[in-house]
Amino acid sequence: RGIYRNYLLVRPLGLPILFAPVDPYGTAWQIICRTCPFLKRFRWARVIQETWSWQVDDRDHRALGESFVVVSPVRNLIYTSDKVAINWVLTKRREFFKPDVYENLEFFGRNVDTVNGEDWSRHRKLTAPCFNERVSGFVWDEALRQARSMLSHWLSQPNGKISNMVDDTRVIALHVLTAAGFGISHDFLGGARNPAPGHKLSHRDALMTILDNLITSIILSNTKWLERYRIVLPQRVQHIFLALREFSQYMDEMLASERKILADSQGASKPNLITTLIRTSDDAQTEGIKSAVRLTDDEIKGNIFIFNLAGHDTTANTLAYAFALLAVYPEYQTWVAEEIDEVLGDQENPKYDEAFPKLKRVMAVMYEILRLYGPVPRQPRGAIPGTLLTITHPSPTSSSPTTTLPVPPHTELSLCIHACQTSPSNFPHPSAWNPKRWIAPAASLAAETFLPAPMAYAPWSAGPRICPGMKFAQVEVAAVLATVLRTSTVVPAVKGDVEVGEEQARRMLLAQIRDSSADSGPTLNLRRPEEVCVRVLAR
Ligand code: HEM
Repeated sequence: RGIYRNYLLVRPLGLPILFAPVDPYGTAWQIICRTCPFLKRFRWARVIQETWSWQVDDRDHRALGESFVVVSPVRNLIYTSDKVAINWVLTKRREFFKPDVYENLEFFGRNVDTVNGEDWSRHRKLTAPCFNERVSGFVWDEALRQARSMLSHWLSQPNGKISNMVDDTRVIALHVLTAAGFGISHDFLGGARNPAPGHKLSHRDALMTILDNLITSIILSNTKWLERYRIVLPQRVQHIFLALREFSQYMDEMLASERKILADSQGASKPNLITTLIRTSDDAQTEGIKSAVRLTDDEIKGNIFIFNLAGHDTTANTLAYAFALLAVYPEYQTWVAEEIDEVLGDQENPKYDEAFPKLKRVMAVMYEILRLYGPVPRQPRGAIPGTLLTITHPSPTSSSPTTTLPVPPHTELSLCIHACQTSPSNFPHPSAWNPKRWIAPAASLAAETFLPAPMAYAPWSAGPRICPGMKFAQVEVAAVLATVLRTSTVVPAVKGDVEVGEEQARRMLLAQIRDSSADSGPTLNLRRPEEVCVRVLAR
């Protein structure tokens, strides 16, 4: 369209403007930013690049304003870290919708994360029962079981040194998802790591290959014809094609097996995400309800995949950050262990409804991780041209602290959740990792209260499209942390045979945590997970 014509569209908004010579969502920029790291010095480049903007917290917003516009040759983007604007947008799902870029996640079928309008209402309604309290109970039990096995495996390591901690948290997240979500229970040390009969790859390897190569997987799933020439393709590409095929086959098998169990037990089987999806959809079909209120098999597969995608790395990374950060900050580890001792005592198998609500300090650890290391630092949104957007911006003609602007054509939004969560106007001493900020102290541990999350806190998003897996993830993280910290402590360590002093190990671990990246997939990750090392000691 041209940068000047785009500029004319947003000039009347009166917001600060930055010019970017490239489309922030274009392939060219994705290549340029990876090959030219020096561009980070330029504000326009920092603002449009996910990892660079995460690294500077809200500093560019402090310099330019909470809301500003980036004008590029292809589109305009309003970047906002303003809590009023973010909440305004997230509560209006029809006017501010998920942009086309989400369609890339439809390679196994349309799903609740990617669709808009009436389609979204249908998907959300039919997937909502997958996240009820019964499922939370299964999540808790399975997470305890997995965490106990992981811990005994950790404690059996020479010197308690865990050099594949991130891998292990990914296994836990996958096993909890397959058990509570899909009714398939695995042992921590085997299970989804081994290929099932008739498969070349294990469920875990197929999923990990797709998640670790998400962008290539998206490209390949749009160019399936290429697979016919796989003999001449590079090994890596062949492997990704194999993973896509294998994962699809795993989902077909899960569907077939759940349908059989449902038929044999006449609907009396243990509910899980898949049975719930099948049951609600098949019930609607047998009752002759038109397709508008049920999901097709492709849509069921699309949703199963999105649960894997949205529910796996998010939770696994939160657990990995938790162990690493608690090792770096032993004072908070002692603080949280005090609560675990009081709530769990010597119970190895505490009950979900008795223990989970009392683990307030554990929840504070999780909330504070997601404030600084939330997996989704920014959320993109499209807007119907002319839609009104309310932002905190004093208008020259009124005394109100907010102003309402019509969104111009060819203009999208980027909701800068991380910048909002690291702004000193929303959180005192925002760059300090301090879980205590979430707890109101009291005379006794039991009387402590968890402070309500302020409007500026939205790691699970907000409004009607808030993450449906929020409770699922909270329950899982609480069960795993409580199990490990009840009997053990986690301290910083260095990979291999190298031994360094405690302070140096701590500094190195903190540097690895800070070296996080949002470039390779949809979520913020530790950039070098293989380097992250902790020691687990029985206490
Ligand atoms: C720490 C854990 C998690 C975090 C921080 C998180 C965060 C988020 C965020 C920010 C969104 C909104 C994305 C957007 O609109 O662009 C989202 C959506 C979603 N999440 Fe999560 N998530 C977590 C765990 C889970 C789990 C465990 C599941 C499922 C098992 C899950 C399933 C979903 C789904 C299906 C959506 C799309 C909802 C819709 O658009 O209506 N998430 N999540």
